[in-house]
Amino acid sequence: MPDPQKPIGVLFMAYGGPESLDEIPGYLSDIRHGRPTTTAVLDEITNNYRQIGGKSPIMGLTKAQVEGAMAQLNPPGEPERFKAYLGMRHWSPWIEETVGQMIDDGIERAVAIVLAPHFSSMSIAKYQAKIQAGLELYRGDIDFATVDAYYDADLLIEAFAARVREAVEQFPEDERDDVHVVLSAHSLPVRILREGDPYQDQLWTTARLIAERAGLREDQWSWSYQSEGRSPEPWLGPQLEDHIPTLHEERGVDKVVSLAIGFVSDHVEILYDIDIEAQKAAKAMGVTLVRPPSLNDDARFTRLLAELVEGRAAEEGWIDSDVRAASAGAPSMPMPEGTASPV
Ligand SMILES: C=CC1=C(C)c2cc3[nH]c(cc4nc(cc5[nH]c(cc1n2)c(C)c5CCC(=O)O)C(CCC(=O)O)=C4C)c(C)c3C=C
Ligand SMILES: [Fe+2]
Ligand SMILES: [Fe+2]
Repeated sequence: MPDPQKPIGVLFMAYGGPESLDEIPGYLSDIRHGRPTTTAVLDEITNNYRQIGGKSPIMGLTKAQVEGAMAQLNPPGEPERFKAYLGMRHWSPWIEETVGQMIDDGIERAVAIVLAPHFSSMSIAKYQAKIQAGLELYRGDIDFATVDAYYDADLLIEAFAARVREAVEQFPEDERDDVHVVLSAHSLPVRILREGDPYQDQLWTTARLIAERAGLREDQWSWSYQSEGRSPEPWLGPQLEDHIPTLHEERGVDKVVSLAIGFVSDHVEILYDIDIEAQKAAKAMGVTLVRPPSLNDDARFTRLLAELVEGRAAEEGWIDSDVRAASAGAPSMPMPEGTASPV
């Protein structure tokens, strides 16, 4: 029987990123499962990181998110109910090693949550597999309860919709009706659709809920993927840097708000792929592009993380709480015309 006096572990997981340019080859090798990276791709990616300050900000931002959530999970002056841990999928602190640390600390029950709201066999499932690998490697027996997705959670939608509103308000009042909002997420290989992966349906549900909450007209927003991988197979599209010129040429759009909704913190796929690459494509067409900050340590988002953890622990009967995660699956919703991806 687990000891109810012991704190419940909370394993926060994120993608991870290099802390310096020297770390990029090792980081890429992990992402690419040890497949060699050509010098041209290594140089290109190193140059991208150089342009955003020589390192990924993901570690600092993730720590701030964890602190925000933990402040709610362990109110000051009360006994420690939860103990926080942080593990990264592609860089240190590695998820497997963090699980080893949890075993050493005597954690018996834990909630695991990925700092990404949408489930895919190519993302969340891989983080979860690393937990199992850590338990096997360090021979532990922690009872893990996972939060699998929270793409339609009310606080997530509200936090993203607030970002949209703030960005639209950066345009003069008499121009705001003409602003077009592009919501995007990391592309994945097209084959995931044939495999029945829920990723795209979940993304589209999040997008539609945000658009509704932000009060956007049907013709005032559209969907795009971004940051497709460098591999020969087809990836989901359209890509952001192609989509913006298309919006301009076909619909006369010249004011764009670009918000990534598959990520919850700023990192290279936003700071380079949107702020530099997509911004360049926009400027070349005379399009003004505004990119609001990612959720980062937004109080609504950290509150959501805490509520999801509490809700999951309550579901397991580990704590008494009437807090329940608002992540139950909503029906998938149709997208505005002309935004469907090829299957
Ligand atoms: C939903 C899935 C993915 C998310 C979210 C994601 C975030 C993310 N990716 C990088 C940096 C790189 N990713 C790269 C390749 C790559 N990424 C995903 C999926 C997600 N990434 C896949 C499936 C792949 C292909 C892996 C393979 O086997 O080749 C790469 C490598 C170079 C490339 O292919 O472009 C980089 C670099 C960051 C920084 C990030 C968010 C934190
Ligand atoms: Fe990636
Ligand atoms: Fe990527």
